[in-house]
Amino acid sequence: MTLPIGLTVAGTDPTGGAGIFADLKAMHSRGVYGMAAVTSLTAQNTLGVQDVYNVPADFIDKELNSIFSDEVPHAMKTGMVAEADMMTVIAEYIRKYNIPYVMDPVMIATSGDRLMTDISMATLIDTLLPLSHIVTPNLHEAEAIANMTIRTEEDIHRALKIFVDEMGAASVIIKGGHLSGDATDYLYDGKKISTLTRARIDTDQTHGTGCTFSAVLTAELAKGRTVEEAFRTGKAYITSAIQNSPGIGKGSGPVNHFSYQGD
Ligand SMILES: Nc1ncnc2c1ncn2[C@@H]1O[C@H](COP(=O)(O)OP(=O)(O)O)[C@@H](O)[C@H]1O
Ligand SMILES: Cc1ncc(COP(=O)(O)OP(=O)(O)O)c(N)n1
Repeated sequence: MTLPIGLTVAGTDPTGGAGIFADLKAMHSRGVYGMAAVTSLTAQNTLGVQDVYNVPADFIDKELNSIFSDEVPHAMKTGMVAEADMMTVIAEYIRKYNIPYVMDPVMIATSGDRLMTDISMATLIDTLLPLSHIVTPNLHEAEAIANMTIRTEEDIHRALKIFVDEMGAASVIIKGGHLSGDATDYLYDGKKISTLTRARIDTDQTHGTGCTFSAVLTAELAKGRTVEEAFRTGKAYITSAIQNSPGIGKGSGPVNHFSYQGD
């Protein structure tokens, strides 16, 4: 039996709500075999990030070499990549193996804690972003990367075009979790803008939503689905996952990675 394989290159969250453990659960529940290379160990929980220990870039190189020299995954994603030299290493593998790549430009956790240094953002824009099949910024990340304030729908459209037409991503999804009103996500693939809207769920149980969403996109690309198909599945999955959050921890708890039952 052949299983599609998805790889996540990201940080850990020991409570399992965000980062690679969330990614692996999401891939597993979409019927995809998950592999993981760790970029950073964090000490965090639903209340915040208590500490971070970055894996040296040359060790990340060894992790990726172990994976790719043995079995090439069908798609991959990156999450927390805190330092510029890590990005340079990861970019080499994406270029060499040319598999579909989803970049979740993780900068700040919901708790407000920084997960990337300021200096790394320029490298992210120069190295990883132009290689991405889909880049998935939330509103704050879109503002930081596109270097603009986003207040209106017109601003969102302008930011979408900066990501693809100016920075070179193949497509971008600006996530609307931090918008006011409905949770609308915007996809631009260089040709057209399409949106998916769900009513906002009134909850603080949204820890790891971005990680989980981008892991589902990666899983769908690993199966050979199109970007539009992956977007539809990702949106349906994350909406169900938030709606059915298990209420774990004392703070912003994780979503339910096993509630979505769609195809
Ligand atoms: N309260 C909510 N109700 C419905 N959907 C939400 C809610 N919060 C986030 N989402 C959805 O979850 C996904 C992740 O978005 P977002 O929270 O913006 O990302 P991040 O976790 O990176 O900040 C998006 O599809 C977004 O629309
Ligand atoms: C190790 C690690 N990676 C990423 C995040 C941020 O998670 P994300 O899904 O972007 O969203 P929130 O947790 O901010 O909703 C993290 N906390 N830890």
